[in-house]
Amino acid sequence: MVETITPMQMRELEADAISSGLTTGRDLMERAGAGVVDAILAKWPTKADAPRRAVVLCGPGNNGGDGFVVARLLLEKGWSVVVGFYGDAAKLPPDARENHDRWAKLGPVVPFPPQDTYEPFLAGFEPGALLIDALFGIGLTRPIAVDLSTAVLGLAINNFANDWNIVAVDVPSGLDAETGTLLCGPPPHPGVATAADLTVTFHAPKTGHMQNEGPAVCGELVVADIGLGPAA
Ligand SMILES: NC(=O)C1=CN([C@@H]2O[C@H](COP(=O)(O)OP(=O)(O)OC[C@H]3O[C@@H](n4cnc5c(N)ncnc54)[C@H](OP(=O)(O)O)[C@@H]3O)[C@@H](O)[C@H]2O)[C@H](O)CC1
Ligand SMILES: [K+]
Repeated sequence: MVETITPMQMRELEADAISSGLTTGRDLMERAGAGVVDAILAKWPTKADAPRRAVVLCGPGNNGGDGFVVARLLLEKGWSVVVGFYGDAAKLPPDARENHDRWAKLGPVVPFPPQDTYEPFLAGFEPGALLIDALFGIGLTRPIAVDLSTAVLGLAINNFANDWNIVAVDVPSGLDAETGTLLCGPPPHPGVATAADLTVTFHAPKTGHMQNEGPAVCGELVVADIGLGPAA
């Protein structure tokens, strides 16, 4: 059984690997994005055969950065991809900013929650499309704003009928990656923004994936190797 690690331990592992020159934040992010795409194609082989459509929701930090990598890699595989961005490009951390800018040269970055219509996220989307949650990862520190989680749920519910699959990058947004509790605001805060079919985390499961609400909201948990050495 692979050991779980805390988000803090993960950050220490990443910082040590970067400071020792073993890798860079940029490479870790690229490998994280590639690990998410590999896990998607392994879980749904039919999506590998026929490129599909994906809505990637990117947040204001490095979890969002992973999402921009996923968007680019899926586009390179022939997928039709739109990014919904909850954040300010000027305030993104460097690696995430670099991947935001790389994506913005290839495809749309639409503000999320949508200003007036969901149309940019729904146009031409068919059953089996993917909703990829790269809003928040281990950096979630407080309840998700109600307007954001309501918009995510609105998008997801709006398309459950269309048999969309939901993929969480690192952590389903709203789940505390250490405790496995939902960082919920006061009612009617819907809690976790997305309950995933698949969660792809990096290097090792986090404590929050495996306890309290974690198992229920993560769906299938896949651990991707991002080059930090042997898993814990
Ligand atoms: N080298 C690396 O660190 C790698 C990280 N990976 C991925 O990065 C995330 C962790 O990234 P981080 O930027 O630390 O945090 P998040 O992206 O999870 O959170 C984004 C920022 O959001 C802010 N925040 C927190 N809670 C909320 C909230 N409820 N509403 C709005 N905004 C919120 C917070 O900033 P504040 O200053 O506002 O607190 C966060 O900074 C990790 O999960 C991985 O996906 C790579 O995979 C590997 C390399
Ligand atoms: K996420």
